[in-house]
Amino acid sequence: MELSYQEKLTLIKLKDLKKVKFEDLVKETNLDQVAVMRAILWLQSKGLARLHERQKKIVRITELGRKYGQIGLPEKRALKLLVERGKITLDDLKDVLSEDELRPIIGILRKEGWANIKKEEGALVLEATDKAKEALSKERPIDVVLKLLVEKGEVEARNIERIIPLKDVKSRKIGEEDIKSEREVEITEEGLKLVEMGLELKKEVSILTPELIKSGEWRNVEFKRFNIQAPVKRVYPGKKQPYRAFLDKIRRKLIEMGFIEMSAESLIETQFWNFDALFQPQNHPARDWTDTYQLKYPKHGYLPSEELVERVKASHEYGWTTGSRGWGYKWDPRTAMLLMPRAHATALSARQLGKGVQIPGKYFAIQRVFRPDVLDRTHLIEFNQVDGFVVGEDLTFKHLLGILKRFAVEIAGAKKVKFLPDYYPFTEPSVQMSAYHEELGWVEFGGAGIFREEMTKPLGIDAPVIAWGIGIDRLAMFKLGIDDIRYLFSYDLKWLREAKLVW
Ligand SMILES: N[C@@H](Cc1ccccc1)C(=O)O
Repeated sequence: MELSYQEKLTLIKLKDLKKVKFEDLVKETNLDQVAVMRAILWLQSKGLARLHERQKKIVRITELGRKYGQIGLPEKRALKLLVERGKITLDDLKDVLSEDELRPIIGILRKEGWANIKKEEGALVLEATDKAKEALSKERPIDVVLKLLVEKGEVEARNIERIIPLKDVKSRKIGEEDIKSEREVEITEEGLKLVEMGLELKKEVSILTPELIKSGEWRNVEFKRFNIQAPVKRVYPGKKQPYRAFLDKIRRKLIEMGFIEMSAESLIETQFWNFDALFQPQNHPARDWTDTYQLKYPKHGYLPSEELVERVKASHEYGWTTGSRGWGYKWDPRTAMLLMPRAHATALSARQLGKGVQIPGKYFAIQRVFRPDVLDRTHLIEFNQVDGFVVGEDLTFKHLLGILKRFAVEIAGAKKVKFLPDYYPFTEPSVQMSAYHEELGWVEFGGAGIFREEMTKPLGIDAPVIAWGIGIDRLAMFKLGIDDIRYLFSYDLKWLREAKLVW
């Protein structure tokens, strides 16, 4: 059994003392109270010692008791004067008694049989009896108790009651009652055995110093074990904002998976890249699948190369060479030039496709996007999307579902994922993903699909492109274990300090 230095010392002392008051044990060990108590509790939990706690009634001397200890009880003082003079008046007693003490004195003296009380010329006169003379050298029970209290300060009530009833002590106001707990420590059989087998009491050290090494003293000491489970003060070192850390880790994970990051220079986008390049018709209800903000100033931005714009226009108006009939309306470049805060990160995928991509290739972007909405615990008006696409000759819809599921489970830690058919103007087929959150139930966290040819072909891509856009904030909720999306941007220091660092 492993025992600390303190425990060993306490146990060794207990072996001789067997059963001892806690205070005495403290004295014996020469350790401080707290250390001894801790050692006893440990020894007790190991079955080596027992701690008994007993409540006992005590009587403690009062101020008045101490005073009487010095000058004597009032009746004793009166007695002395009475015996000295043989006969006294009540007035004479004023020399030795206070006002308060004077009042009950006649009753007491009479009760004790120390004085005969007479009336002489209209005044009360006290005459000493024979008993009074003897009483001077005798101790009454109350005198014994007073002496005991003076001597000890506090006496167990039991011991007083053997001499006089407690109520007498209280009515004379020389002592007051109190409850005190007494602790006794006892060694157990097992404890005894252990000590008898021999305990090596080595000095215990918690730090190995150069001195210990040089002197060789380290050989004679015992190294205190660290209790790594002991509660300690929490420290909050500086660290990344939890949500930032989460996003950074996603970026890293995607890069590790071989994705190439698409970066954006600005949060502002032309409608061309946000909508037109994605085959979303102008002035068509399809544009409303998401509400968007508009820039007041500047209102317009630039379009890409004329050639590309021409192809997009043709795709919208009649389907260009894709075999589609297009939307059948007149496409307006001025509308496409309107500026807006980017409404989805898919705009970056369109830009990337327009710039050219490796085939096969995998791309992603983590992008802040903006959409008017009513703020609540699952909706923000600006949020982050992780968009991406994979381009390759033989990609199918199944590949897409596989990738998405992996994202939801691995990146977000969602336990269950569900896919539902959906509609996006730029994908066919389209799918919507939901993941299960303990508190929120099913939470929709993104859309995906295969980009339509009417979109990819004008951008110069012939191979199939599977694409997705994930509302990463909602996934962060899963990971960070929060049920209100607004907390991602909270200033709540407690949360910032204690949020788990996820991965
Ligand atoms: N951009 C869509 C998601 C999406 C991306 C790519 C393909 C299909 C859907 C959105 O914001 O919800």
